[in-house]
Amino acid sequence: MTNLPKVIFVLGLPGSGKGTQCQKIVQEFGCVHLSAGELLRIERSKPGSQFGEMIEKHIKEGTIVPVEVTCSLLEQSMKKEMEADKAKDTFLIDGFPRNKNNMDGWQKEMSHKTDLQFVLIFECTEKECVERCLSRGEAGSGRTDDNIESLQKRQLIRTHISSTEPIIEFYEAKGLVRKVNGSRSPDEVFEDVRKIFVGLKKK
Ligand SMILES: Nc1ncnc2c1ncn2[C@@H]1O[C@H](COP(=O)(O)OP(=O)(O)O)[C@@H](O)[C@H]1O
Ligand SMILES: O=c1ccn([C@@H]2O[C@H](COP(=O)(O)OP(=O)(O)O)[C@@H](O)[C@H]2O)c(=O)[nH]1
Ligand SMILES: [Mg+2]
Repeated sequence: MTNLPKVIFVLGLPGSGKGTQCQKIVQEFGCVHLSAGELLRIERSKPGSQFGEMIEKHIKEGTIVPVEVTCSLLEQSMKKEMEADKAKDTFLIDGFPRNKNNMDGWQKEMSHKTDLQFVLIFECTEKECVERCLSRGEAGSGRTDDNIESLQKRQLIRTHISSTEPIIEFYEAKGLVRKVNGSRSPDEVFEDVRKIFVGLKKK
């Protein structure tokens, strides 16, 4: 059972810096970055995808795609990476699980096939996150949800907190939650992230 793929969940509000920090982790620690949102955006844009329209609706509204779709995209991606290179056995799963349906689906389908290391959470104020997402849109992200209308829906902080709360509680009880203050410069945030990952590698 020691050869199961290792998984780290990376969570935080949209704009809290998950993608930015994951890139830095990849550079320094060689993990594989899998953004659930990015996998959904790719699936949505595949010609003939039976899920394309459904995914786009959820992304625009800031609601959450049913777990079966997201989980299978994550599983396929992990398989593909490991088939190509066996050494690629540590995955940063960015932006998932986002609600209880996601977590329950993962527990049922994937928890026994993977080895969860910890859950990394970026804490950042709602105001700063909204500003960052708007700048991301202005800088040409091309995302259909980096605008104020979608952000207002996505950012409903109470919704986000209430949907991620059970997840954080569940993993906190297992001692797996690692929180980092994301309201600083990317390099300052990464200094704290690095300490957490160095610990992981020493295990
Ligand atoms: N620590 C930071 N300080 C300022 N801007 C940041 C920081 N981290 C990320 N950003 C910028 O904010 C936007 C959102 O970051 P991103 O990594 O995409 O967040 P997430 O994946 O959590 O939505 C991007 O345009 C990114 O360049
Ligand atoms: O597990 C997931 C991850 C993302 N999404 C959808 O994809 C959007 C964008 O997610 P992403 O993680 O890319 O956003 P970010 O937090 O990086 O801004 C979300 O608002 C959801 O609609 C989803 O349904 N399930
Ligand atoms: Mg992201």
